[in-house]
Amino acid sequence: MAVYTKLSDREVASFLQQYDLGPARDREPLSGGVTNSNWRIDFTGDPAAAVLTVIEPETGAAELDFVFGFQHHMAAHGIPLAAPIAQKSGAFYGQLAGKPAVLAGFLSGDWPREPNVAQAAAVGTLLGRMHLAASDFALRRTNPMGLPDMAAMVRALDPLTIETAVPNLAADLAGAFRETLDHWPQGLPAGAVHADLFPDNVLFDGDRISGAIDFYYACTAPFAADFAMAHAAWCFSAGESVFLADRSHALLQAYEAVRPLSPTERDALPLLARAACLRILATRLRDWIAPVEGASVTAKHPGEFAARLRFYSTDDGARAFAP
Ligand SMILES: Nc1ncnc2c1ncn2[C@@H]1O[C@H](COP(=O)(O)OP(=O)(O)O)[C@@H](O)[C@H]1O
Ligand SMILES: N[C@@H](CCOP(=O)(O)O)C(=O)O
Repeated sequence: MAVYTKLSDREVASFLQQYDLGPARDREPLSGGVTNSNWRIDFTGDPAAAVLTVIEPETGAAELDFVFGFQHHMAAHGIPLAAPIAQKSGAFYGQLAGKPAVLAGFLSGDWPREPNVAQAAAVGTLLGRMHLAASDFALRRTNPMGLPDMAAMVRALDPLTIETAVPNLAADLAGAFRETLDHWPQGLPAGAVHADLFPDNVLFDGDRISGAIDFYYACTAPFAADFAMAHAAWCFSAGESVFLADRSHALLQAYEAVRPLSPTERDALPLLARAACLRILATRLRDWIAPVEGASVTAKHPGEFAARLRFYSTDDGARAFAP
């Protein structure tokens, strides 16, 4: 579970008074996730349940306007997601314990621990539709997890602790960051993207998506980089990180049925996938090596993404994106 901020019942009750929802019947911390603090709140009326999120990384008002504006824009285009519930004032967030706090609809279903091919295809379609829908969303946000910042995050870690967390990784990391930064493709089609569409951020009822969650890393970035992040997240077995060609094929085909990739985007995908692995490696290494004291959180192991980074440097990795 991830809970960094401890809340009293009194604080939550007073926060909920800003909504037209009546009092809470129950509050349970939600397991999963490593970034924010989340609780399920049960009500006696309608809706029966909602998710309360306290946003933990420092996020300015303009960035929050981007995140909630993006979610509403996507919902208006028929993208299934957990929409933020408006307060009586019309605002989409308030403050709890001095941090931005949001109430969102509770989605049915669960996230897939080992996605099947139909679920990978459903995510490909979802991502293609999100990228098309982004074309008329005007707000912009700089990527809060940009590669130069991720490189600095890793540089701040002791190489010996990296070696203990993931053997044989530390020596490759600096070169991998340099290579992706030096060859970062310019001029790719870009717009507002989710940027963190992992299996644990998409809830399913069977093979049908009930909704996407966790839009807090959404930003303006190349669509191909967002596709590459989803590829790195969905196309490997959990734990062992063995590449799964059938999932990859399903994701790519379904995406391209909605939004075909240009040859330039396709050529960039191996490098963008390595960059995606480096972004995930950076925060997972930081959270593994220096966990936040007093927090209830199950850190995600960085080793999975070291394996995926290596895969995208091989010929098989390049072939994964062939038409
Ligand atoms: N709107 C929602 N409906 C149902 N479950 C949710 C919802 N939002 C979050 N969850 C559950 O809480 C977990 C953690 O939420 P998440 O947004 O991924 O946290 P974090 O921001 O820390 O990544 C998810 O894996 C999911 O199981
Ligand atoms: N999805 C990434 C980074 C953030 O994790 P999240 O639990 O906040 O989505 C990862 O898996 O490391």
